[in-house]
Amino acid sequence: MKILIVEDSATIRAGMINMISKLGHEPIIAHSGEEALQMIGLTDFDMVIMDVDMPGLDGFETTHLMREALNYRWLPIVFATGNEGDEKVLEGIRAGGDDYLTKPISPTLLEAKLIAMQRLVVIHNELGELNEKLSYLSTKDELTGLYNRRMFSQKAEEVVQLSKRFNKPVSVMMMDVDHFKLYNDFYGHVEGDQCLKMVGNCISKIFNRKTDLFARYGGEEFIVLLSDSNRYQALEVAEKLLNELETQGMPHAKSTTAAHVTVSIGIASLNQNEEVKLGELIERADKNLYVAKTSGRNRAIAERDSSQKTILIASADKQRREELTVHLQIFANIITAESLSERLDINENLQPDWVIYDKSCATLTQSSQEDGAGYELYVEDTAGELVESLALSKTCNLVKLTEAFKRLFS
Ligand SMILES: Nc1nc2c(ncn2[C@@H]2O[C@H](COP(=O)(O)OP(=O)(O)OP(=O)(O)O)[C@@H](O)[C@H]2O)c(=O)[nH]1
Repeated sequence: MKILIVEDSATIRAGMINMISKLGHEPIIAHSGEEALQMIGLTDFDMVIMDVDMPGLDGFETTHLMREALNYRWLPIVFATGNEGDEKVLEGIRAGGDDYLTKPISPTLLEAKLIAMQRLVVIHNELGELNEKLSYLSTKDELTGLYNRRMFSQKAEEVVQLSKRFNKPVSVMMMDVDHFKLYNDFYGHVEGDQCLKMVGNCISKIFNRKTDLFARYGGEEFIVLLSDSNRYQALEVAEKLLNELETQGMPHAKSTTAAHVTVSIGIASLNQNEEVKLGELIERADKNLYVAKTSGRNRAIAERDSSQKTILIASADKQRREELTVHLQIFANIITAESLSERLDINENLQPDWVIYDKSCATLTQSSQEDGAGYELYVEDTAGELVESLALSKTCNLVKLTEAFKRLFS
């Protein structure tokens, strides 16, 4: 151990240096309490033997100040006292000392105290390392090495507050691995974990600004907070992540979305001068994640333009959904559903202004027809009232539908 001897008497100092060196330790010298305090942070030592009676700061005052200066770092301080009685010993321990030696110091007793103190130092250091590890583990997700949800929430709250104060935009992204249950079922849980790691790595790679904050939010869900980024900037970087996952090309044989592992992303942005709490922003991002999931997955959806109406297109026919989407997206925000149950689910959660559906997504009470020559489309409003019923030819003459929507929008 490196042992700091704080002692004003040259004779006692010389004796202690001699004894400590013989016991295999390294003595370091301070001639006064003031000098000892100045050495903190500049000179490394593991233990202190402190004289009590010194001119200037005495041993008790020095110990008190030393403990303050060392802050959370603990090291043993042993007083070297004259034979001044038990009261003095108690005063020393109260001042922050751990033990005492009586002058003249016996070499055997000194050796015993050094062994005991060294033992304490070892235990203390081990505890310190364990604490460090624990505090690391309490902030990180073990599997991906990203922050965990708790740490994210703590840090994100600060970022959102700062963004509000400096009137900067900030965006939250919620993302979720597509068809991950199927992935786990097909490849197994261990491979599932590898898949989550890969997604975590892509996130770390793409969101590489110092101010980007990201975490595993739970299960197969990840979250990102982008400082100083509006919905357009967030969408741009989200696209980069989707491309990166495509480049990685981790196979997902059971996905009906793509041949590789994909994610869906929902984005919500705090715009300048907007008074929104982090929790609300996350909720909004989550809603958009739901939209991303229900409108085809492997995509990023930012907050819809609230000045635009929303249309839900429900059909089991992929080509029909796509045709209608292309045709109607100039009028409105588009969401799609592939089945009746999905249609009803979205209806309840997102309440679109209109729902366009065909036979495959009609409720039992509605009669509908579909033959080789064409099909019937129905349009319902938010209240579930049928507002249009259109027979369209199979070759998809959508002019009728466009006209119908022009009427509805006017
Ligand atoms: N391997 C692994 N699987 C996990 C972990 N956490 C959650 N999961 C699994 O992730 C799956 C999530 O499934 P769902 O919520 O049904 O969603 P999904 O299959 O991804 O479907 P969509 O989100 O609709 O595309 C469940 O099967 C969970 O058991 C994990 O740490 N490791």
